[in-house]
Amino acid sequence: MSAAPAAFLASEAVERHFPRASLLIPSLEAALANFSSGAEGGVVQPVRTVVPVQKYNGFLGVMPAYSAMDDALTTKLVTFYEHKKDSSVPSHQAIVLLFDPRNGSLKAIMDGSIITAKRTAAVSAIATKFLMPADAEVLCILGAGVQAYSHYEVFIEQFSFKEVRIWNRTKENAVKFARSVMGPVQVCSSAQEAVIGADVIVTVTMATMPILFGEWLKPGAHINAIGASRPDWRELDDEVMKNSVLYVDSREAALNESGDVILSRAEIFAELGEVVKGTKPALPEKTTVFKSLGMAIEDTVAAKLVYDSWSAGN
Ligand SMILES: NC(=O)C1=CN([C@@H]2O[C@H](COP(=O)(O)OP(=O)(O)OC[C@H]3O[C@@H](n4cnc5c(N)ncnc54)[C@H](OP(=O)(O)O)[C@@H]3O)[C@@H](O)[C@H]2O)C=CC1
Ligand SMILES: O=C([O-])C1=[NH+]CCC1
Repeated sequence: MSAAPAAFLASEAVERHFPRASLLIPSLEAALANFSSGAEGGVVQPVRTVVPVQKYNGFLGVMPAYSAMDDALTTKLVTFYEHKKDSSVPSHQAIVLLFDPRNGSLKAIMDGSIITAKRTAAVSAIATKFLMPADAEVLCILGAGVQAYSHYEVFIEQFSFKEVRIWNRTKENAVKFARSVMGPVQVCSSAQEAVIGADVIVTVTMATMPILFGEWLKPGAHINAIGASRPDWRELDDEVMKNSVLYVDSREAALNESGDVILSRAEIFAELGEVVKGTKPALPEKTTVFKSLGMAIEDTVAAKLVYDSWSAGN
């Protein structure tokens, strides 16, 4: 008997079944802990394959993962290109394939862009919960693209900041951001102006050279470093990396993909999953960096949430 044809869930359907990033936080925390538990965690996730498309300054990422605990098998295909100002095409485009782990049948093909935006921000929120200073009041976002919006949305829901600042390479996009989100956002004319005095900093740019410098940092600040996912790209300077306690999503990925980690030679203190498990401490009183590369297992649990909601007829 042939398997039922795979479902196709476009972005509208994915949004309907995954309306808020915070819905994924419990599953993500379990997935991070399982990933950092080695074989007993039941997560199989090789370092992704990234195919450079040199002629067009683009990349294709192939991100498979299996979770025994979630009984879920997925692969995400994601392309990422430097965004052209007049382009209607987003810099990141993705599709997620969800398979039946029992027999390998394809169960669903779904938009991966919303999944990528929301799961990335949710993981940053998990890191921030553990690592931000106890008296955090000021949130600073460097960048005004897709990840800036998804991070803002979940951070405002999960935390109570007295002030939110944004800086962006193109100021008009920061102004557009401030005008379109709920709540007051101060548009800053330089990254330095946005960073000085900030307690939590989110770097969500496609910069390839540092945009955040250690000399600006308030001691005890927490940085979620989301961009610079190539071994020769930077968002953070050596001073940030050397003067902070460094947490990562995956040691293996960071040492293969993160220019901020590789080129600074900063020592990795822990994976976020180890903090969730309690086998490594959170040190919120220190200046901390969470270097996020993005993990396929995060897409797996997100796709499962969407598929389970869809198949339940919600
Ligand atoms: N860790 C993870 O799990 C994931 C990480 N990412 C990474 O997060 C980053 C942001 O992604 P996303 O929001 O989707 O991308 P977008 O294309 O939507 O936004 C890119 C942002 O980066 C800015 N930017 C581009 N080039 C530079 C530069 N040279 N210097 C400073 N700023 C620059 C853009 O500013 P402007 O308005 O001027 O163009 C814009 O604000 C990327 O590096 C992406 O690869 C993405 C998905 C998952
Ligand atoms: O995890 C992810 O999907 C990505 N990380 C960097 C580019 C896309």
